[in-house]
Amino acid sequence: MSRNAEVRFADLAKRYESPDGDEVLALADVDLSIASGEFVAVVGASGCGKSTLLRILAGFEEASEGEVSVGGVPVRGPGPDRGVVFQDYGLFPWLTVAENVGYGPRRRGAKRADARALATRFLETVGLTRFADRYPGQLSGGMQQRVAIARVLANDPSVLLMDEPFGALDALTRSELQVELRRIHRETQTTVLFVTHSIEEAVFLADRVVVMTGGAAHGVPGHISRVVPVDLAGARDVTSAEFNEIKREIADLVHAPRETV
Ligand SMILES: Nc1ncnc2c1ncn2[C@@H]1O[C@H](COP(=O)(O)OP(=O)(O)OP(=O)(O)O)[C@@H](O)[C@H]1O
Repeated sequence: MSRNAEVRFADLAKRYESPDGDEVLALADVDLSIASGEFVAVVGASGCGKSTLLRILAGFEEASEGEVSVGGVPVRGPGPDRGVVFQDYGLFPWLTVAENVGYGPRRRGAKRADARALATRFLETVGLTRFADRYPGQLSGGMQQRVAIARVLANDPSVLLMDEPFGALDALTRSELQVELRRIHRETQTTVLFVTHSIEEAVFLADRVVVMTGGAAHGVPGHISRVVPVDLAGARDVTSAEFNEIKREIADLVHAPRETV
């Protein structure tokens, strides 16, 4: 894909007000560029601001300071150019699988037949063509998450935002979906920001892993402590020494005492 879908966070900070009126600095000094077509994973302990970062890029939250842009265009709110996949699928239970996938294009004015054709195409991408006329409640969790991915792809997003998308799946389904996501990313060349608690998942999927530390519980704002490139050629073998070396490097950063990061 030749369009420019570079993501840029510049001097980003996010403040929240706690229920008792205190200020919580969830994020500070975030500077990050994600190249068009790059796959970046974000890891870090609970509360370090991973979801906040994703939600600001999605346009669900406003930055308190700084700016985020996609392809040089500042983010001002949510839009179909940034497709979001959450842990809980978020499908409409009253629509069929094909209707769920065609929902975005239909909303933006596509004819029924064109939306159906798009649904067929993206259900093929995720291997669910046979289930087009089922309802989400008739599918397993893994299949529902595949539908959610197809639904987002049908909007032809420049950026795919995924917040713990495989967090509720069993280990086998999770690793199957990781392999599929790598293939989908190769085929679509969509820019991806993927938030996960699993360092192994991050190293398996990403070109670079953003390690975040801090957070309210640590008395410092959430921030990026390091960006680790995953220089592993070809198929990734989670049992290889190289893979585990990168995993260990990231784990050390995630668990490092705060004064060192
Ligand atoms: N709407 C909100 N109002 C007040 N504080 C918030 C709000 N959303 C997030 N926070 C605070 O901001 C900080 C970062 O939260 P965030 O959910 O981004 O972290 P996270 O790294 O994604 O955590 P987890 O891994 O547990 O999902 C936390 O201290 C959280 O309590």
